Amino acid sequence: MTDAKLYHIGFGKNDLGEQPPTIALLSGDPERARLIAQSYLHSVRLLSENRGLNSYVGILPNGKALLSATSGMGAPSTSIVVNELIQVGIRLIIRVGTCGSIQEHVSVGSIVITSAALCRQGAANDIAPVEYPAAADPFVTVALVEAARELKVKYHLGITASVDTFYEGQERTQSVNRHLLRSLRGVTEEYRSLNVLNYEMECGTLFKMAGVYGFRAGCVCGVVAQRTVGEEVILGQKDFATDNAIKVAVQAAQHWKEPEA
Ligand SMILES: O=P(O)(O)O[C@H]1O[C@H](CO)[C@@H](O)[C@H]1O
Ligand SMILES: O=c1cc[nH]c(=O)[nH]1
Repeated sequence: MTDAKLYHIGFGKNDLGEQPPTIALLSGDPERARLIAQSYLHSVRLLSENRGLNSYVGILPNGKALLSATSGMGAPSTSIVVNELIQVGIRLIIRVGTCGSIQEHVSVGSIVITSAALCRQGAANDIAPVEYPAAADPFVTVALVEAARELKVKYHLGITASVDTFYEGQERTQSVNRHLLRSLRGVTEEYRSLNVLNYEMECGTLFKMAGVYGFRAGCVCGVVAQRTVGEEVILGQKDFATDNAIKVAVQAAQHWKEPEA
């Protein structure tokens, strides 16, 4: 474990203070990382804004330290940030994201708690074989479900497709790319038949890293697009969906107790 500042995240173990956090909430969007720190933590300190990978450390209302960090978008950036977070002593990472639903019953504004990912991500193949399971930690997943129940947030629990691209990989046809690869045409319908709930772009690699490195990981995403209806993000519901995901993740982190061995 290193005391020096890590090259990408821009802080090191020594910067984490007398009560170093072991839990991180990891957002794709640096604004979300800032919002979590400002809305839910006291004694907040900005650790770094290096490359837009904003990180904040602060204290939850029950006295537990928490890191609110940024993964950036996609698996390559996530893999770098996660590797460095583990180097500074983080042992549990909850991804707090946004996603697009591919099931009619998974509505915009609700949240998806991922039990496992269909991982179609190149970065993950540098970490483990393609067949290696991309499974969330079962205890963290239950903690997220309990938090959603307590907070009466509408949630869905199940499989997430974690892919490398927002447009082509999620079968968006209304982008500048007029030639969607044959191999991707119909993929959303196929995933729907396989009971995949949603699309996002980080958790598959996060879960494989957790398995290989030996840390716990979970994922909760607010639903901001409904792919059974259209391709666009529903901006009017984005804050509601994101706030739901954030409050569930914060509550799960706050109540987290390491299971007895
Ligand atoms: O809102 P975040 O956490 O960035 O998550 C989702 O949003 C981005 C795409 O718009 C991807 O990173 C995807 O996984
Ligand atoms: O449709 C969506 C919305 C958010 N994030 C994604 O990856 N896909």
